[in-house]
Amino acid sequence: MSAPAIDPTLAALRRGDLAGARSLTLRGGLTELPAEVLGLADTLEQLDVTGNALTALPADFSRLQRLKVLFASGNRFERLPPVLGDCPALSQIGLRGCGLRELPGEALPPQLRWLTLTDNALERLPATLGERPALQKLMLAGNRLSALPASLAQARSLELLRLSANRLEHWPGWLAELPRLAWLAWAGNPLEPTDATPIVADLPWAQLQLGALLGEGASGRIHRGLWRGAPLANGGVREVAVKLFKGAMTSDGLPEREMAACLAAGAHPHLIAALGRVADAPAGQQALVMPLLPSGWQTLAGPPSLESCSRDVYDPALRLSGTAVVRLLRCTANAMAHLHRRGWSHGDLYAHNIAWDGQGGAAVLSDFGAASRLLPSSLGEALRRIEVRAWGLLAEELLRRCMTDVPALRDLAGACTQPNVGVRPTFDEVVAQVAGLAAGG
Ligand SMILES: Nc1ncnc2c1ncn2[C@@H]1O[C@H](COP(=O)(O)OP(=O)(O)OP(=O)(O)O)[C@@H](O)[C@H]1O
Repeated sequence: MSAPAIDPTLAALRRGDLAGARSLTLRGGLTELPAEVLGLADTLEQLDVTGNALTALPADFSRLQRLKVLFASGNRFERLPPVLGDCPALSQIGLRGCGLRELPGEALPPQLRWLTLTDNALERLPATLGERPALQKLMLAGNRLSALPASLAQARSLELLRLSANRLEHWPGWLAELPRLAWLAWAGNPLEPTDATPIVADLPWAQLQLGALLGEGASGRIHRGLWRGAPLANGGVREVAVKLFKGAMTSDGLPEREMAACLAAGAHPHLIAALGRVADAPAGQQALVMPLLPSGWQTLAGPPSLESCSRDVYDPALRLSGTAVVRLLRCTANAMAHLHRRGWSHGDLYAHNIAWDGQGGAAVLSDFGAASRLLPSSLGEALRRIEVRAWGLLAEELLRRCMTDVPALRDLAGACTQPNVGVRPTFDEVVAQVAGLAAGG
């Protein structure tokens, strides 16, 4: 029997070859963090120990004074190691799927900006979470939370919050007062209304001919396909995209909630929602048939990076005409107004979820992974306006890349992003204003 292979990075670390390293990735089923990691204290900024078998971190871990980013998903921590709170530069922590049951208040570092604790077993959060002024992105889907600490009302920098698949029964009123919140997901909690009815039909797998893989995201694989039996198509045959769901929880929430939103969204020229659900896909997979994007279309931007945190990353060379910017924003505002009218939030209105023609500004919005059912109450109105801020931020981003100034659009973006949630316009009002702009050229 051969001895288990030693991770070559670990071997190099032990030999002292990695002195001066700013970034370190260790794999290989580690049950303890090797002491040599702390020997990199003068330089180490990013540590990735994802997929090991760690249960704790050394008591002197905070010697890593320069550490900014810790990725430790897929380990076996039952509690977030308190020593993390003593790391002065640590701003990003990712511990998905670790079986975490406890989040001690002192474990949260002072510079905390991005915290991912998706798919753990947390029942409560500490009050200190609201005492981290830089907190911008908080991913808590797939835990057992039945309440949020009131101190989160102080999270003035918080822009993105994922709460899907928890046990929340009541909305904290302050959520509607967070001045910067723009991306919120809450599907799969008892507080979410569940009266959504699918408005598209089931179709048999036999009507589909699966083609090449078009792409893959966290929640599924997308194939090109031919749908024989499609209504209103030439001879009943239509080129489509077929999404085969993986079935696992994503950082946005549960795949069944994504499917429910896709099925209930309804047809709209600027949305990639479901045309039908496949009732009998092989191996019990869940599958949806969606409109196929025209060839040559591309996403408007890439997803956020470690540095940009909650903001998309654009191609630095991107330049847009005023007409294209107005059209892009008109398409997305129309798609959002439609979704809100149907009682859904999107939760992830980002340029990286918008596909466009690359020139004229024709665009469609996709990805229902963070969609949630809206409430028919005054809080529901506030939830709608939270999402209006995401559109306002998108407008600002596009205007920064626009070759001409569009002052009316700049004013509208300002109204959509103002800190007072209650006085932001609704999407119906945004649509009316952007329609006027388009008409005026
Ligand atoms: N309707 C479609 N028509 C053509 N290609 C598509 C379609 N939908 C998705 N794709 C392709 O598949 C890729 C993955 O799509 P998907 O929406 O699952 O992923 P994502 O948005 O990258 O991921 P995530 O689900 O992690 O947010 C896209 O980048 C695109 O290339």
